[in-house]
Amino acid sequence: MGYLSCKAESAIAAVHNPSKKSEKIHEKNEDLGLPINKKIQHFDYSDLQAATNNFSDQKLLGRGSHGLVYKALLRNGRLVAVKKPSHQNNHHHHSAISAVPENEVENEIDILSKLHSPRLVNLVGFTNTPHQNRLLVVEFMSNGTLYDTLHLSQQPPNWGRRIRLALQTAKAIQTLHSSVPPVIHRDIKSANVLIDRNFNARLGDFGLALRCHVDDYRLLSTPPAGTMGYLDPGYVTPDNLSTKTDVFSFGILLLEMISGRKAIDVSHSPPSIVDWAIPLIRRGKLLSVFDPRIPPPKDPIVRKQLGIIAAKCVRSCKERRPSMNEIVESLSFLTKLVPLRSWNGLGNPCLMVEDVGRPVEVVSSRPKAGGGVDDRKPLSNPRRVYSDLGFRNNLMDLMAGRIENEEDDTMKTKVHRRSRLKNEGSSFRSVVSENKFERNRSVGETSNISSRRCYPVARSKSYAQTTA
Ligand SMILES: Nc1ncnc2c1ncn2[C@@H]1O[C@H](COP(=O)(O)OP(=O)(O)OP(=O)(O)O)[C@@H](O)[C@H]1O
Repeated sequence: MGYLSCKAESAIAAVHNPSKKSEKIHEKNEDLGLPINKKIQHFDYSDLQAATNNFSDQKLLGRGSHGLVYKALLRNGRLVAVKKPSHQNNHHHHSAISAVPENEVENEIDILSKLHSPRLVNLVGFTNTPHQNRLLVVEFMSNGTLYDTLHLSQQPPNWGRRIRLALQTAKAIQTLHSSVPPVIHRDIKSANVLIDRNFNARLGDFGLALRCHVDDYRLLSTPPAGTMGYLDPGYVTPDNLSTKTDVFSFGILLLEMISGRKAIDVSHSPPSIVDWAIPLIRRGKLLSVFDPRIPPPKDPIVRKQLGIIAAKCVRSCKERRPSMNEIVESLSFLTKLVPLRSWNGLGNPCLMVEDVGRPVEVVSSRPKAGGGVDDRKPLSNPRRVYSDLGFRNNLMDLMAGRIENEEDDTMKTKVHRRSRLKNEGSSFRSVVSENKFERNRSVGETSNISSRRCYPVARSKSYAQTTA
């Protein structure tokens, strides 16, 4: 797969007394995005075992669809994150859906070994163990995820910070789309945007990413996948995939940043952020969309432009969505209009008069930066779905039978999809309901059922068959 490699010993065993000076240079280069050591290191399993205190709970950073993520201190003094696939997930992969990437860790290594950017959570290395047990080592991000920052932090970030985080995320996606051949991430969401020690956004989790060779067999045979609530409703067959699929998900992320609302939240009606926000933006009721916990941006141009960019990204016609280059340009312009100020810095939460009756998110304290998992923080963020069904973003509405406004384009599509759901979606539906139960039980939270992966079996098989 074309990895650069070096010997394990040179990678981790040689430095017993880390020099503070070289560590500083290392960190400085990292901040500047300079190539520190682009060589992908090969680790011994036992070294990572030691570096994570035998994968102890105290070192657990979080849990994803593929497995667990641990904080590790290498012998050279460098902090990294180690991704350990769980066997349970591997089992799901094989039994539930044949065309899901068999090993996301392998895919992530394949994609990241050819990329390096200050906007990405870059690859450090991996273990020499057999593929199914391979551990992935990536840069450690000490300030959690954008999801945590938006939904769990006691003090939500101010507009200067939000726009910069949005711009940095957009730049990360731009980097992927402009590489040759382009890389499509397929899982853009706030839980996959990590915040580094300088409070900059970095895009991570390349388990689903695909490199776009035209006519590539793999591309054309990989069924749609992503996270419910963020997934482009037009991405229903493998050949619908394009860079504009990521643009759609980025639009959802931007709406999340603007509103402070989760991509899907069943405590609201409609639960889908796009179905709630876009009609309001279209009707010019912008202030109703802005996060009620902080005052909206003072400058009306900023308010309007943020709404417009998000609305353009989630257009149903992918050709009419902007490119990431255009989005980066627009957001760069906005950063000039909004002062950065401090990270949170806006004092008390504030409810706007225009924001009628929307409950402010319940907040808990920020997760400890890498020092184990805060009990109050649910381990699960919005989880991926592997599906070929195109109605995911409206799924919750459909299940609840809430189709309220049929004048709108998107709503018409929804009605059409509702009949498809009746005929085709039973396995998908049942998995979702089960997961709702599971999540409520495990994290005691009822407001977001999008947080588990779903495995719709029947239809994905047909894709695998037709494209094989
Ligand atoms: N490089 C990292 N540095 C610090 N923490 C990390 C890092 N990568 C992941 N984490 C933590 O581990 C959690 C799980 O990450 P992971 O990428 O496995 O799953 P996810 O993106 O939350 O879910 P999914 O796999 O379903 O997309 C994250 O939410 C984050 O809290």
